[in-house]
Amino acid sequence: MSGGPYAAATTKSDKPILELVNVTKTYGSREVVRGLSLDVYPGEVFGFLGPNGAGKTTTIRMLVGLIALSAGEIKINGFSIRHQKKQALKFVGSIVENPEMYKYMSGYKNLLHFARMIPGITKHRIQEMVELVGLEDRIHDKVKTYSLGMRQRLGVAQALLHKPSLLVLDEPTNGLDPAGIRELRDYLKVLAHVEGTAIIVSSHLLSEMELMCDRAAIIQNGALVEIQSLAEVKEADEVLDVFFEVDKPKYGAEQVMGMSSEFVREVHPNGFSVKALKESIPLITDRLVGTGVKVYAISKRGKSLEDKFLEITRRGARDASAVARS
Ligand SMILES: Nc1ncnc2c1ncn2[C@@H]1O[C@H](COP(=O)(O)OP(=O)(O)OP(=O)(O)O)[C@@H](O)[C@H]1O
Repeated sequence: MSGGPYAAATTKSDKPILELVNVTKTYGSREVVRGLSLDVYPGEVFGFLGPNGAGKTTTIRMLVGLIALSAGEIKINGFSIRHQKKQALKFVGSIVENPEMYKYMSGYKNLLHFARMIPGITKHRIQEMVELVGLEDRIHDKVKTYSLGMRQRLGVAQALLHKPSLLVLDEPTNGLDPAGIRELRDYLKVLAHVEGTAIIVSSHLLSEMELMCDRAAIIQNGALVEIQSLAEVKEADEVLDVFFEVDKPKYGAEQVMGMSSEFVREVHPNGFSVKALKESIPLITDRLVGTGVKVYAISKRGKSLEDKFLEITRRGARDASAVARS
């Protein structure tokens, strides 16, 4: 994984594996997905992030061919889901509804049974997938003895048997414990960043998307609000906006300016604010203490990603209601 975990997503030289152009879904007079356009590239984990009812599942069901589009176009590897559905779906593996598993059969027999329905799947391929999802030790045990996380992993192994270029998972961490979520996250990243598979996951939890995805589309009321590169946000967050509450603000600020004039932003009657890399904060603190400045408090300012998400979705809701009124 040279170039860090986000290298695959930042070098988007390939053509998109998935293209959504103006995708719309209407139920009666109600548009539940409204003109959604976005591209997903090989080797990235892409999130659909939005509150309950935003339209994530509906979008996913359209892109795996379970329901028809009302308008717009979806292309998978260049094939239209409307006009070349069979060819398009050859490139897709998915767990949208709960994967159908025979509980009284072993995980291996389930995979074997499924593989018989797809031409050209070898036992070697089955073994490869079992290893990829880390089920070697338990694959010959009955599925009814598996934890939810293990069933989820077996589902992923099944979805990957035919080597799809695009893996689609609707709310994959639902019902998993923290260890299961972590495992799932780790092997999805390997799958995307090492094997080059494009992966779409949906969730209403930002914290989860932040850890799992390279990019996420924020969806509100069926419409795209923003596509956020989560790698960029994390890097940007490493530069912190910090307020030092001190007894001698002007003197303290001068000491810090001696370290780097770019650090100090504003001086206030009770302290001063700095903008600096996280690693510089202890150095600044040492300097202040070393020059006899009393530090009463150090507080981080600026918005967390959670705040940004809430702000974006609230703004999205306001914009949507403004459109509805006009
Ligand atoms: N078959 C249907 N008929 C009418 N309305 C529907 C139908 N399916 C979904 N909807 C509506 O479309 C909207 C979007 O639903 P969807 O399930 O796609 O949201 P979601 O973002 O996946 O939410 P959640 O996180 O709760 O699963 C909801 O208001 C839902 O009630």
